[in-house]
Amino acid sequence: MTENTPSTHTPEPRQVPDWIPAFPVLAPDSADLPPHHDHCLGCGPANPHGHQLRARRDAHGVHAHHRFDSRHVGAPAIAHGGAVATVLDELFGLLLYTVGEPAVTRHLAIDYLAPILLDTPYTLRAHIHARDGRKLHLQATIENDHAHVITTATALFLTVDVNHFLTHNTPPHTDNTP
Ligand SMILES: CCCCCCCCCCCCCCCC(=O)SCCNC(=O)CCNC(=O)[C@H](O)C(C)(C)COP(=O)(O)OP(=O)(O)OC[C@H]1O[C@@H](n2cnc3c(N)ncnc32)[C@H](O)[C@@H]1OP(=O)(O)O
Repeated sequence: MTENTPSTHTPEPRQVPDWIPAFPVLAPDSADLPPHHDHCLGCGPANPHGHQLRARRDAHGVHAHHRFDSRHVGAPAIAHGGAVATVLDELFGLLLYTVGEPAVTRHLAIDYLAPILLDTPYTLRAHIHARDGRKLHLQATIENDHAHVITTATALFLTVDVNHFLTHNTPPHTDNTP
């Protein structure tokens, strides 16, 4: 069989991974929120390439203290904008612990108001601005240690059911013609 020959093999049904049903609403307390799963790029403790973000609930949403390091360099001494986007997306993902339903990023918008420096402490905050059915409108900021906001972000997350994580959904308008 060549690489381009369609396979007749029927894939095994995918099992529901352990991490998917484990989405409680967690009350505000002093403990770090649990990672989505161990290898998550944003928060997984077992992902050596990840950001290993730790966040906590508070009265408004969630917050985190974070430093970017040399793995995330863009311009010298400055964090890569994509790395910053990853961490903000992750913080929104951890904000879902205040919702108790799985949801995924549909739209993410970031204003980089000033450079984020490597090996420098920052405080990240995120909260739910509004909910409209499945649509979660989320907002976040990154502050430096002088409490100046240097990054702002908004996101639209859409709640999904477990099947989202078990099937590869293809948008109906996608044209797969090479
Ligand atoms: C308790 C703890 C939980 C933890 C929970 C963990 C989850 C797991 C975490 C893994 C770690 C996380 C990390 C971070 C979060 C990622 O990074 S998630 C990964 C990146 N995101 C993705 O892969 C999502 C890819 N996109 C999709 O699969 C599909 O587009 C979606 C999101 C499932 C939505 O598809 P759909 O259901 O067909 O949605 P669609 O009908 O097109 O739109 C729904 C509604 O939204 C509206 N809409 C769509 N786009 C827009 C827009 N840009 N502006 C305004 N409205 C819009 C539509 O108009 C529609 O409105 P209504 O007509 O209903 O009023």
